[in-house]
Parts: sequence; C-alpha cells; structure tokens
Amino acid sequence: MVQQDAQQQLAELLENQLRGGSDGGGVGKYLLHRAKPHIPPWLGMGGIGLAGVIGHLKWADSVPAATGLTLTSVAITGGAYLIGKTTSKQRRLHSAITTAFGSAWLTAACLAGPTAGPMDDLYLMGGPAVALSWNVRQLMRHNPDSSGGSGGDAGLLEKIGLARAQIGTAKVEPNRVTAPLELSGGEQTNDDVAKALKLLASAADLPSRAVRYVPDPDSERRGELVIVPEDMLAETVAWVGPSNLGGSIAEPLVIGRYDDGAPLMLWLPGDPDAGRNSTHVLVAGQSGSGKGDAALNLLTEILSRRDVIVWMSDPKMFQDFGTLRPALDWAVEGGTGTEIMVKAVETAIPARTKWLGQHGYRQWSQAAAGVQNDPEHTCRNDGRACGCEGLPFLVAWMEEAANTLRALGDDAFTGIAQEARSAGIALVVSLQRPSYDQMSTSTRASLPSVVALGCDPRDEGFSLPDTVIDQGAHPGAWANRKPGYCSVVSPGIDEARYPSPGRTQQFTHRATPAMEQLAAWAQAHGAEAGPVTAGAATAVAGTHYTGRPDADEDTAASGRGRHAAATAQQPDRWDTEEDDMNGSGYEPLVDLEDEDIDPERELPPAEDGDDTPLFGMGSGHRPDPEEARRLFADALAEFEQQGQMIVGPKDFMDWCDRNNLSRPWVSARLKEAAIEGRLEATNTTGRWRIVPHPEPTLTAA
Ligand SMILES: Nc1ncnc2c1ncn2[C@@H]1O[C@H](COP(=O)(O)OP(=O)(O)OP(=O)(O)O)[C@@H](O)[C@H]1O
Repeated sequence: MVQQDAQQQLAELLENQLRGGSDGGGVGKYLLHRAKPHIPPWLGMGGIGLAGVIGHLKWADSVPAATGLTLTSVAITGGAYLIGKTTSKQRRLHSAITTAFGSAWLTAACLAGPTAGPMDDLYLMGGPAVALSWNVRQLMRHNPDSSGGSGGDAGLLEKIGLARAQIGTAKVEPNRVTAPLELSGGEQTNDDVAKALKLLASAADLPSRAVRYVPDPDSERRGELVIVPEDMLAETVAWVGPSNLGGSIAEPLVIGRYDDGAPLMLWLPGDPDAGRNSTHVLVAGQSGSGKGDAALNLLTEILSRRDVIVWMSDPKMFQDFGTLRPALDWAVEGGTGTEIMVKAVETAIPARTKWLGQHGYRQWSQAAAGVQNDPEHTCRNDGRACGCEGLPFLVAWMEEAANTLRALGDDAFTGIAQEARSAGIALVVSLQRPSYDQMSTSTRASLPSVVALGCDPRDEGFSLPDTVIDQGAHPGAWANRKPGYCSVVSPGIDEARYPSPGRTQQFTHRATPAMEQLAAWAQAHGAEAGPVTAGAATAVAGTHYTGRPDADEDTAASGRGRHAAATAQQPDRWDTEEDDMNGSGYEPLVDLEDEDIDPERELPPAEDGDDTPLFGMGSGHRPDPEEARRLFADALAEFEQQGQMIVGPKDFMDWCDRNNLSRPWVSARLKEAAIEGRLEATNTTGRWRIVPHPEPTLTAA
C-alpha cells in the first residue's frame, strides 16, 4: 500500500513531462491519458445497462430467475461491504451504496424491463451520478498539486517515520523531481530525513541513489527531497576534446555530466565575486574505479586553458599521461624528482605571493596572468603601468601521492596547502585508496575539493564529508563496478548538487590523436612559467628545471611517434637509473641535450688521477683532511651539475670506496655543509638539499 502510494505520487509528479505534448496529436493523447483513469465507472454503468436489456429478454417471465437475481443482488451488496473492511469508512460505504444501487436496478430491469416505469429515468439520472461520484473521489485522492501532509503523503511519511511532515508543490524536470519538505517543528530535524532516505527509496521501490535530501542551510526543519528515478549515467560517454580551448583557468573545468545530464564541473582559482574560494583537489578512487580517466578529464581541461602551467609528479612513469607530457611545464617521475618539485613549490609560494602583493592582487585572477599594463596593478612607485610579465596560475599535481605526503609530513603539507592558495597555486593530489592509512586526517582536511570515485564502503567517510553521505551520496556502492561514477564536492558547485552522482568521460585509444593535438596546442599557445615561478624552480632544481619544451622540440619528437613524444620533455635526470631498472620503456633516453654526457662517467676521481676501480678496491691512497674536504666539495658540485639536488650518505657509497673515506665521515661533512649553508635539511632524515652555488637570484619584478 505504501509502495503504491509512493509510486502513484511519483507517477503523478512525472506524468506531465513524460506524457505531455504540445502538438495536436500530443494534446489528443494528453487528454486521453488524463481521462483514462476516470473511464471505468462509466464503463460499469454502460455494462449494467446492457446487462439489464439482455437479462430482460432472457428472464422477463421467469420466477426462478427473479428469486436468483434478488438473492444475488443482496449478496453482492453485503459482500462489497465486507470486502471493503480494510479500506476507509467512506470508501466502504461508497462501494456498498454503488453496488446496492447497481444490482437493484439490474434485478428490476431484468424482471420488469429497462424502460418500464421509472427504470429508464433512474438509469439515466442515477448511473451518471454514481459514476461521477467515483470520478470526484479519484480526483480528490490523486491531486498532484495538493500540499500538506494529507492522504497518500501522510501515509507514506508516517510509514517512514516522518508523520506530520509536509510535502509542498513539486518541481518536475526531465528525470528529476524536487519537492520542498517541512518537518514538524520541535519534533523532527533534517537528520531524521537523512536517516529515512533508504526507507523512502524502499517504499518507492527505487535504488537508494535515486532519493536524496538537501537540507536548507538556514533551517533545521526544512529542505528539499530530490528524486531522480532513471540512471542516465548508465551510458558511457567518450571524451571528444576539451570544453573551452583557449579559455581561462578561472572558467569552469568540465569533467563529465550529472545524472540529470547537467555538466559536471569544478573550479580551481577563487573568485570573490562568485563567493568562491580557491581550492586544492583530491582525486580518490580504488583501482578500477576510473581514477585514471577522471584525472585525464581534469588534466586535459587544465592544459587547454591559456593562463596556467602544470608541474606534475607521476611515479607511474606517465603511463596514463605520456601523451600530455610535452604540454607540462615540469614533469618528474617520483623519488628524488618529486622531493625537488615539492621544494620548488615551497620556494615558489613566497615569490609568487610577493609578486601578487606588489601588483595589487589580493589573490590570483585572470588579469594577473597577462602583461601588467594596468596602472591599478603596477609595482612602480610613480603609479604608472609597470609592464611586468604576468604570473600564470600554477597547478602542482601529485599523482599516486600517498608516499610523497607521508614523507612530507602533515605539518609541512598543511602549511604548503594553506599558503599555496593565496599564491595562485592549486594542488591536485590523487590517491588510490582514499583511506586513513594512506593519508592523515589533517592532510585530508587541507584538500577541500574532492572527486570521489568508487571506493570500499568503509572508506566513504574519508572521501566525502559526512553531510554529503547523509544526503545520499554513496561512492562505496560503486566500488570498481561503475567506473567513472563520482561525487564531486568543490567550492562553486551548488551544494544541492553535492549528493548527485556524476560520471566522467571515458578515454579510449581513440582519444590519443586529440590529446596529441592538445599537447601541441599547449606548447604553442599555453602560458610560459614566467620569471618569478621559473626563478623559484631554478633556485631549487638548478639547470634541471627547463620549463616546457617548445613546439619545435615536440615536432622533432613527433617524428619518433607518440612514445618518443612522451620523452620529449626534459627527462627526469634524478631517476634515470631507476627508469631503466623499472623497465619504463623510455630508453634509450639520448635526447640531444644528453649526447655529451657519458653515462659511464662517475663522480670525480681522486685528485691524484689514479685509475681507481669503480667499486671497492680503493687505490690505498687516503686523502689528508684538507684534500678530503675539497673532494667532498667537488662531489657536491658534481651532483649539482648533474641535477641531483637531494643527496644523502648512500649517494656517496661508491665515492667513499674510491677515496678510502667512510660513510660516517660523509655524514659528518653533510651536517657541516648544512651549517655552512651549502645544504639544507629536507623532511626526510639523512637527506639534504643542495643549495645551488652560487644561489641564482629570483628575477622577481
Ligand atoms: N567514465 C568512464 N566511463 C566508462 N568507462 C570508464 C570510465 N572511466 C574509466 N572507465 C573504464 O574503467 C576501466 C578502469 O579505468 P582506470 O584504469 O582508469 O581505473 P583506475 O581507477 O585508474 O585503475 P588503476 O588505479 O588500477 O589504474 C577502464 O577500462 C576504463 O576504460
């Protein structure tokens, strides 16, 4: 009964949109559809009239028929009254009167004739009256515009524990019904509705994802019930290209669609006019949930904008992102490269914040990315336009970031995340298992936006805020069975949308040519890092931050196919040995720039130039303290020259063997060098960052 009520309500709410039409045929169909439920009583009346005529022809003079018909009439009337005992009192009486009237007339018509005496008048007046009474009853019972918790609503709401709540006028959109709900003040709260959602879905025989509740932020007893009966996401949609090539990063990034077909989008920079804060994003989903494609949706959108650069660390050797690698301003493959990149972000934050402040920007905006020709945004004291080169938005993307975040530590990461926002930097962090053992709660709290793909049900609370889960979002229900399904929470999105599921676009092999075109476009038209950001990166990474390769380099690379194009970006010199060991396939890594480097060349040989064997077996010559320190300084310079900007004792093992020096001696020298300012401690014990010598100056305006 409850289920029928709910389904009827839903059917009524949807019927205008499902059955309506505006042409002639549509109007006819519509009227027929509206009239259909009211026809049965009239058919009943016609049937009784016909039965009266036929019955009279057959039994006009039959005494047994007269007795039988009279008894049957009484039995049917009594039966109708008894059968109706489960319905309301009025309905029971109404049924009994209708049956009594119909069967009495039929009996009399059979025996005396349908036109005898007042029989025809009785039929013509009483029949329509009875049929109409049922029509009226039906209309009152199913008025979809009725508000208030009456009738079916009251029954349904009572069944799901929300008696005395009231449902207001519903808004019907394609595949979406929204109805305001007001709870009984002082008795129920919005939390009660959230808890009752599953019961409501069960009552309406819908999946739990179809029923959501969006509380009114200004009231504890008002909100909106949202019902989306059909899963429009079941169909896969392939990526066909970026949504807004050449637009600004300040405009929305479209990564898929919602279940009612609306675009699924998010923003990275803040916009005070839109009441939106800038944000960092977590892309979280278990293996097979479609996290790779979700990331590609976001990255292609970012790279298609004119005023943004991307630094990306991907320990999975750019398996998913290789085609887009030439479009990145800086790409590293994890390990030491990531450490350096994180350090560069840290260094870029104050430099960029200072530039923004000097040019009168309270936070990054589109105007900051261009040449500074506006006297409103000048760093000159005389108030004239300064003409400084602009500052593009920076996205620092940490793919598979669990290890990196752990190494960085909570405080360091939280600090970076907090300060990066005011420096026009967004962090994007992707995580395979969105769970507490992968990322601490304080790190998680530093990432306000999330693209939550399918996960283990136990990890839902980590992916999404509790309030959104209470409103009906359940990425745990998708796990890896519904790839690309996601809930997105981010500033700028209408909060009512948070519990609505969306689905990303799929990247198949057919997307590769378009991604290659996009990478070429970004090389030709994308933003340059600019002196401030490039200066910060160079200060940390030395000569091994090169910025994005220009289009010519890519053209050369494209002749070597997509695989080679992926390596056209400055390879990650810090990890080249690891690359080979991991069989990344990026061999032979002989870029033009590397031609002069002898891969066999080792750290500086001993001063006396003897032909020291590579491993162990020292020459026997032990340098005196002064010579040893000089050799150590040379070794640091050599590391710096080769771009290995983070070192520790283990990097000196071969060097120790060659020079007959011990690792403890090296450890002591490393600490000493840190005190002297040649090295700087990192967040990892025993690892030191080489401070470029001499320190390059930031070319800030
Ligand atoms: N939006 C989508 N629509 C349809 N299919 C999708 C969508 N996104 C991903 N898929 C498909 O789902 C499968 C798994 O996707 P993918 O490899 O990206 O998952 P993943 O979460 O990145 O897994 P892993 O972390 O193991 O790489 C692939 O076959 C992919 O084509």
